[in-house]
Amino acid sequence: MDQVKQVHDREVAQVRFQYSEQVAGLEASQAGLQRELQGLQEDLRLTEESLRLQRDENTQLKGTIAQQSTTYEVLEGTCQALRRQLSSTEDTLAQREARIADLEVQLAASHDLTADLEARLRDEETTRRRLHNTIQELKGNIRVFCRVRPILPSDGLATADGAPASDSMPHIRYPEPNEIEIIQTTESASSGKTTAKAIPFSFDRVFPPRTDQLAVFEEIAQLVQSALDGYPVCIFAYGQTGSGKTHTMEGPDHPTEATMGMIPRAVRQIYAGAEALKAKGWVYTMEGQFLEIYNEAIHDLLVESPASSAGGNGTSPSGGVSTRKHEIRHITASKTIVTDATSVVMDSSDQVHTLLKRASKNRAVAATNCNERSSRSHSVFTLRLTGRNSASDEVSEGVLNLIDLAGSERLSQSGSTGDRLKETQAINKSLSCLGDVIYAIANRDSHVPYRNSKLTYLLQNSLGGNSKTLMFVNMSPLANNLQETLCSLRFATKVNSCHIGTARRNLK
Ligand SMILES: Nc1ncnc2c1ncn2[C@@H]1O[C@H](COP(=O)(O)OP(=O)(O)OP(=O)(O)O)[C@@H](O)[C@H]1O
Repeated sequence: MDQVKQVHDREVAQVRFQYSEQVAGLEASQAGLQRELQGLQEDLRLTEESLRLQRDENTQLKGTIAQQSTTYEVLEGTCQALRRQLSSTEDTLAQREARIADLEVQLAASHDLTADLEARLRDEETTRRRLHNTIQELKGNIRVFCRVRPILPSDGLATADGAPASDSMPHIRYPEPNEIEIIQTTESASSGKTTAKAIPFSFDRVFPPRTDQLAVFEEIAQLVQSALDGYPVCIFAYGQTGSGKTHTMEGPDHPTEATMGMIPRAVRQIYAGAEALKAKGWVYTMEGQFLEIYNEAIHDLLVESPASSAGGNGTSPSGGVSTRKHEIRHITASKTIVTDATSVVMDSSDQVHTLLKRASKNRAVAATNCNERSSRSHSVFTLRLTGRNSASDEVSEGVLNLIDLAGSERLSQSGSTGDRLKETQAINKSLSCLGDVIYAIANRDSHVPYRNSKLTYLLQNSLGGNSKTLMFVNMSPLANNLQETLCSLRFATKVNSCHIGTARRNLK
């Protein structure tokens, strides 16, 4: 029995052992399964996370797609509008091309018309120049204008209450715009009675005092035009010291628009004229020169620094004016040069003021060495005008000389001695030479004494058959200048009676 029990115990123990082994196996397998489950759960979580991200991305992509579809629709709309616009632009372009073709035809016709009009304009300019010249010739190639200066405060003729003296002087009358009468009173030695005699003079124009610079210039503007048209022109101012020659030619020291003289006005008109002629194919170059003739020697008034050029063999006590020796050379029948003289190419009309200032500065320096230099020398402002017309191949060479002559006082009246006597003799000689040259030209003498004075020799090509000449006889209104005034008026009358031949235009 015990044996059976032992057998059973052994069997139970064996079953127990087997059972515990099975349990251990099962527990190990359960732990394995547990780990596998955890791994699977982690995979599941990761997969779910990835799925969520994919869903988000999907949602975003759907949004982007929706947005892009909207953009696409907008762009499609724009594109359609642009296509319509393109098509309409193409229509417009086609219309414009047709219009351009039409305009090109019209332009070609206009070119022909313009060329035709330009040719007519050139012909008309030639005709205008010819007619202008005919008018000038009818007026006479030598003209004389008489200008009476107003009474100045410095004349000391103010009335008792201090008011300026009236310009109407009893010994001067102006019966007509071209006449002037000087009333000369003489006292009979026997009876003591005074008799008044009117001495009449007539000129091309008489300008009473207070005639302004513009009114005077208007009378000479046509001659200035002639210089632009290719003629040599000389405008002189003749008269005794203080009669208004420099005022007429240059104007006062500080000129205004109203008071500037003939030189700046002439230059301004020439610039305006040259500008207008551009439309007719003319292109002008202008060169200015300003010389002084003092005691029969030529001085350059435009020299930059007189001191630096004073190396020449000086011929006069010229102070600030260059002492270089200048010679006159006639290169052709229409061209005269003065050796070593400053020539300024003038490219603006304002430049003339600088030139006049430079000249007056040079003269002023000289005047400290030689009293009243400007009264005792001739100044010659020369403007050479060269015009070229490329369309018609014409070249025109005009010269405008504006000459402020030395004071014309007579030797007997001036009471000069020494250097002053020498100056007065030189002035008288050159002024009478000027008269002689004008008479000889008028008389058609075979010999014209140009060489007798530096002034006439310098102006040889600008005086004579080929030229136009105007003389201002400037006079003082004062009674105590009466004798000088009569002399000036008589000289001017002789000049006025001259008829200089037909002007020939310098055209190449
Ligand atoms: N028409 C005028 N209107 C106003 N002032 C004038 C006129 N003419 C001359 N004068 C004045 O008279 C004075 C003398 O004139 P100006 O110097 O021009 O004489 P001039 O004949 O050139 O003398 P000179 O021979 O000494 O050079 C100057 O003060 C000038 O301003």
